[in-house]
Amino acid sequence: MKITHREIISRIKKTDPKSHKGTLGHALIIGGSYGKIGSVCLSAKAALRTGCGLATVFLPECGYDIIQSVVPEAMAITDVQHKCISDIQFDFLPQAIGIGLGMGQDAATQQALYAFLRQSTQPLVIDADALNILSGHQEWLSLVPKGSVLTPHPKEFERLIGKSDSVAHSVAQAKTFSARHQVVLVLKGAPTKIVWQNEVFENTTGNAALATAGSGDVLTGMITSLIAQSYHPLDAALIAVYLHGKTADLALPETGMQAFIASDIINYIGKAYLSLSSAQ
Ligand SMILES: NC(=O)C1=CN([C@@H]2O[C@H](COP(=O)(O)OP(=O)(O)OC[C@H]3O[C@@H](n4cnc5c(N)ncnc54)[C@H](OP(=O)(O)O)[C@@H]3O)[C@@H](O)[C@H]2O)[C@@H](O)CC1
Ligand SMILES: Nc1ncnc2c1ncn2[C@@H]1O[C@H](COP(=O)(O)OP(=O)(O)O)[C@@H](O)[C@H]1O
Ligand SMILES: [Mg+2]
Repeated sequence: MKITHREIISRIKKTDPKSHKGTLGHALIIGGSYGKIGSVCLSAKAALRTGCGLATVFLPECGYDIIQSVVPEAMAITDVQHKCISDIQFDFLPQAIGIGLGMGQDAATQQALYAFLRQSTQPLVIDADALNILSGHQEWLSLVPKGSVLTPHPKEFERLIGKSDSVAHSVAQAKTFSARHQVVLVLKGAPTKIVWQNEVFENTTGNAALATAGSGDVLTGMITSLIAQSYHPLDAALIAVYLHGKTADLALPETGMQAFIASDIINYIGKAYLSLSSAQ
């Protein structure tokens, strides 16, 4: 099924005029490592622009000043380690958690992910290095909470599932994986496909302007934000992928293809939302 304007309109919820930041969901983004703090900055900002009430980032200590100055709207909790995540601890209950971006694969980070998964019960959004670590420890996949959203790009998908001979083969592999682990797979690409058990959804927005560093980190923040706002993980994935692509379609005549960067996706999320209420 195609992910169309009409399909997204039917899944989107109106914001209650009486809502406040405490009722719109608290998103937690876990990731970052020395030299890759930008990933979580982009993701947290994207989460807030997608509408959750609160966002917190858990990151290594070296990222504290950076996130506080780049995204002052987000709160920050730091790991005991300076350069990488080694022990994931927080003392509040987020409505959604995105994990893995810019996180690296240090041995301590791998153990921290294992300990985190062992005590996780709510659906997660799992991206980048969290996917890469799971690829190397397939036995940990049973710890991934049901209903989680996994967002591999083609290389991450290959690491997780193995090589496929064709697009049809990789979709078949994704269906089997989704059914076995009860997870939503967002197969990022051009176009992005979303697989939930036996269903396959194909996005209709986006263009090559999205082929830029941090584009996926932004998407992870958007999906996490929508789950925090009580969307079903499948709906969160469909809406986020559609809006993410729409930002690039709307921006193209204004920014041009080459100059478009991941921060522009964030800057156009508002216009992408507004385009949902205009007739198309
Ligand atoms: N500012 C920051 O802090 C940023 C931090 N980031 C963080 O960096 C970490 C590493 O993430 P990463 O994705 O760059 O590395 P990696 O998993 O080795 O994949 C690269 C290889 O995959 C392939 N490939 C990718 N897309 C493809 C496609 N559409 N279609 C086909 N192939 C595709 C392609 O392989 P090739 O074709 O070259 O064989 C490419 O060389 C991670 O933690 C991430 O969150 C980044 O988000 C950037 C901004
Ligand atoms: N040519 C393209 N057309 C449409 N979307 C694209 C294209 N290239 C990349 N994208 C999108 O950009 C994002 C890239 O994600 P990812 O590779 O994880 O980036 P990063 O890790 O740098 O944040 C995905 O959502 C993907 O679908
Ligand atoms: Mg990525």
